[in-house]
Amino acid sequence: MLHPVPGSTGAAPPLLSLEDFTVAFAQGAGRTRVVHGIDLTLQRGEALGIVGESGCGKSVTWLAALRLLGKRAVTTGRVLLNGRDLSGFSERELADVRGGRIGLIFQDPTSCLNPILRIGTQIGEALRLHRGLTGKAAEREALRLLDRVGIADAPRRLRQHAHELSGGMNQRVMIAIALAGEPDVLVADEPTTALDATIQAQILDLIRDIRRDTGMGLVLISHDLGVIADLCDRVAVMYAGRVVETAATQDLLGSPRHPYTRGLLAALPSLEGPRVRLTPVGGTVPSPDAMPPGCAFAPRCAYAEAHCGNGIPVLQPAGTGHLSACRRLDALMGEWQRQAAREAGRHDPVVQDLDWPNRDRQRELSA
Ligand SMILES: Nc1ncnc2c1ncn2[C@@H]1O[C@H](COP(=O)(O)OP(=O)(O)OP(=O)(O)O)[C@@H](O)[C@H]1O
Repeated sequence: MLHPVPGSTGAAPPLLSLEDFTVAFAQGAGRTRVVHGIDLTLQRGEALGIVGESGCGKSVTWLAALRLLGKRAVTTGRVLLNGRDLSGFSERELADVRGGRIGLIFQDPTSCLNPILRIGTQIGEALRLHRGLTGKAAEREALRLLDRVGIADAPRRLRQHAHELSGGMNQRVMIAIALAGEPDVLVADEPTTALDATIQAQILDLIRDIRRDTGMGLVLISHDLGVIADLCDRVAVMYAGRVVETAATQDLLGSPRHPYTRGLLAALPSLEGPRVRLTPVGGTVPSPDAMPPGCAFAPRCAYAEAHCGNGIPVLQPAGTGHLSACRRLDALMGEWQRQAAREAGRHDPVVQDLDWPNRDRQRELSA
């Protein structure tokens, strides 16, 4: 089922969209479905965050959409690039999409780079494939790209191999390779998870700067809502192979409408925004071959009721451009609004207008 896309103008087709997209893996004589009919849209220049715990299907969705998982992964539904269905693309056209129109970076840059080829050769190969550059022109562009991603002493680095560079530098090289094709969108799958905290921040800043300079779109896959909050315009929360909530980032952070999202938020101690009382999520994501009936999150959900086990909840409107797949959405929205109002009551405007000593006294009295 398709839903209105927040922010869509309805004019040009979205840059990238997945429609009723499913992924299953061959297992013995049968198949196990791990992604269940999701709809996602990326507008040109937009940054979309995909968040969820490990095993929710974030990576498989995008790898399968770009046909990078081989024949074991069986997909249904449609993947559209600028309105064109990728299923009609030849292998050659697909190779141009991957690394050309769509740049890709992954969690572990060192294992993504070829250990026996020099960095320069690998960037050069991307420049040749996607922009037809060779010789001196390719070398000049490779130097420019290394400089753009913040690698000093670029001429020396071009001659080195991945094992001679740090993890952070290798991720910068991966970004340079991804940029070599001048992509319309960068798909970044946990790009900072394998890096230590300072380097993580530098890589995220780099991605932000490049987007600002190029207008490139971004699909950022992460289990860390903090990382997503920092970089993305819109967020899709995935749980057990489904999108369970999607909204503009500020809206999602300020008014999460799905218990799972509220649990993810509760794991973020330092997020600024309206204070909502949140319950962190205990337990783990169910295995795709042992899904509970009904809402897959119900066994972990503090708000679940018996009827949550009947039928899979579908995404439904939960505010402007905001969708949530929770069977108790209406009741919980009411409950959370009352809770927010109680919280806000502690900041009653009348009380706020009083001078400080009196305001504190008022709070004591109303507590
Ligand atoms: N090659 C494969 N064969 C069979 N099942 C797979 C394969 N790759 C992934 N899966 C299963 O698909 C589900 C979704 O995995 P996926 O890697 O997309 O999760 P994720 O949300 O990206 O988590 P992570 O961040 O840990 O990668 C998981 O249950 C996983 O075990």
